[in-house]
Amino acid sequence: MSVDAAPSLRRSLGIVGVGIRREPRWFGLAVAGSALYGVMTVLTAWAIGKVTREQIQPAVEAGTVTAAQLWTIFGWVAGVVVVNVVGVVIRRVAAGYTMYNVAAGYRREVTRQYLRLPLSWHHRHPSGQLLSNANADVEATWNVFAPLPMALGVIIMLVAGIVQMVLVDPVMAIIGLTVFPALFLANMVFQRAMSPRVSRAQQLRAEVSEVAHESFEAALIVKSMGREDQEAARFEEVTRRLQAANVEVGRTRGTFDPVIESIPTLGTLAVLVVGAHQVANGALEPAAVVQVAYLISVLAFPVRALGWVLGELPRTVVGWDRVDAVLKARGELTFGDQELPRTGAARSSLANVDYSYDIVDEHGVESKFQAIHDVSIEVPAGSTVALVGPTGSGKSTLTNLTLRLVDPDRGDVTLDGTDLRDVVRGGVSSVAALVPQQTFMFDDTVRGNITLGADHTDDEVWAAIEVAQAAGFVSALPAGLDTRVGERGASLSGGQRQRIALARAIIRRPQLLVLDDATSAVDPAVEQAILAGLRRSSSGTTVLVVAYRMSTITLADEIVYVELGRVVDHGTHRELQERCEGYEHLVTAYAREAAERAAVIADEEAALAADVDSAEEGVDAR
Ligand SMILES: Nc1ncnc2c1ncn2[C@@H]1O[C@H](COP(=O)(O)OP(=O)(O)OP(=O)(O)O)[C@@H](O)[C@H]1O
Repeated sequence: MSVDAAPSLRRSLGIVGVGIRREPRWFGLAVAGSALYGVMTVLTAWAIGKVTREQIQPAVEAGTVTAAQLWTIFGWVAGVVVVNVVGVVIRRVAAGYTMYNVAAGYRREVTRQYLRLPLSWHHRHPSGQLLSNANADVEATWNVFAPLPMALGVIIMLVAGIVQMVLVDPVMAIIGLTVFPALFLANMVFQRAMSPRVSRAQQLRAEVSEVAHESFEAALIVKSMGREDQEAARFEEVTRRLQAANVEVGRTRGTFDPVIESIPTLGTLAVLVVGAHQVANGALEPAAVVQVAYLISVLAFPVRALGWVLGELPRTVVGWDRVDAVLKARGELTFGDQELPRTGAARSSLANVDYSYDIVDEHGVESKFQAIHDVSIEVPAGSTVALVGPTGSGKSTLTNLTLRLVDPDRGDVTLDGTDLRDVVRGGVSSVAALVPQQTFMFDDTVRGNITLGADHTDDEVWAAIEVAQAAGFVSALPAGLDTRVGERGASLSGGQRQRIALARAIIRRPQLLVLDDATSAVDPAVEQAILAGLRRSSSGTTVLVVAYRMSTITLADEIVYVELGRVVDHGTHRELQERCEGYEHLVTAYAREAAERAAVIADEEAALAADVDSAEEGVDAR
């Protein structure tokens, strides 16, 4: 939707109708409370007229007032005010329930939808936008429920008020009948003027939250690259646009407010002028003038609730469009009804698979980038297969396809012969586990991060930790398994996080374990121990590992070498070394890098030993 287009009233009311259908009872109660308030407000004017006529006027004429008269006045006024207050309380509480219940429901739906949508959808949507959808946009959509019940009550109040004015004095009623439509008209013009401005501000508010989120996420890069000023300037630019949009909203409101507020005051003045004239002529009693003047002044404020609703509607539409785009997002994975066998290592296979990413350029033009071309890979049950290839060759994409995090455009991906598209929801993740390149830690204990809330004994947790070569550092943590790891595992090193992530996968006893560069931050000796431990402990597991190190590669039964999204060759390390030039180049580079790293470590150890020797000599000399 264009930010400047004023959404139609009918469309906005349609969205409000969706919300009402979600919480009809609370909404009905809120409107009932509001109607009670409306009727009682009108009755307050009637009571004031009655009291003026029957108590105040006689008292003024007699020049004295009795206690009984005072109590009568108090009784009438207090009675209607108390009922009025009850109406206000009912309306406010029920409107709150309506608004928050509907918003909470949509928040849950949006986040559930995020989890349902495939990785391919998430690739195209920045997390700042997702945060804004689940939070600010949902709120913007349903904020209209705060003034809406009052606005509906106002309509009842207006009808009752005008009837009462006609009954009191038709001439006075004409003034009332001029004031309220004038107020309504002014509000309509106000809403027209506000609509595009409020829409724009809401759109920009979401943009600010997206930019802010991205800046905070990239804090480390921004600081380490000295880009604080540029990042601050980017944020300033979008906040300035929001500021300008908000000022524009304020300016419009500032222009209309005095006009709108002056209408009932002018109406009251007109009633007093005409009324005083009528009273002087003996055509009307003072009580009638008081009653109508009071009615106009007391009704003028609630009538503005209609304006608030009209003012909220543009935000409702903008918020709804953004939320609805998530809820209607296509690409949701469909599931079949096949169960996967739960015994022993799984056989994984990709047959003639193509996969393309959707790309959106800076002008919003969409295109496809084919990352995988006609790939077939067999991973026999119980084997360890290494995926090797230069950076960007499609290894991670292949692991995503193997676990059905995305579906292929063409070809089949199977586990134990079952096409993954035919497997029940949750079926693949119950037999297969992925340890991705970037490990994610929840702000929870070590135990919580490994079990992810599943029922596992401490012995099982420790067994998984042992295989992941994490027992040493976990037992050294202050509270062992109960140590909290901080947001995103901030209190752990990269290698420690990777080992916890490995233990998280191992404890599930997966029949297929996919490691996507999952040991890059642990040193090669530990990595070797982890992989050897996996092989020892898990004869029931097939391992597909994206490998960047000689130590990992040589542990594999078979190696699949990929380049530019195509399988170039597969076989044992020795076979590929002999016949595949690209593979030979790559592993030579890996081996050289490993040798250089080993030389650096040896140098450091030698320097350390020399330091220790000279320190000892120094001690001996003394
Ligand atoms: N979300 C995405 N949107 C568009 N293109 C993508 C996306 N993710 C990956 N690609 C592209 O697909 C190709 C394969 O990427 P992939 O991450 O699978 O490679 P990789 O071999 O795992 O790389 P690396 O070794 O660097 O992790 C690359 O050219 C990459 O630019």
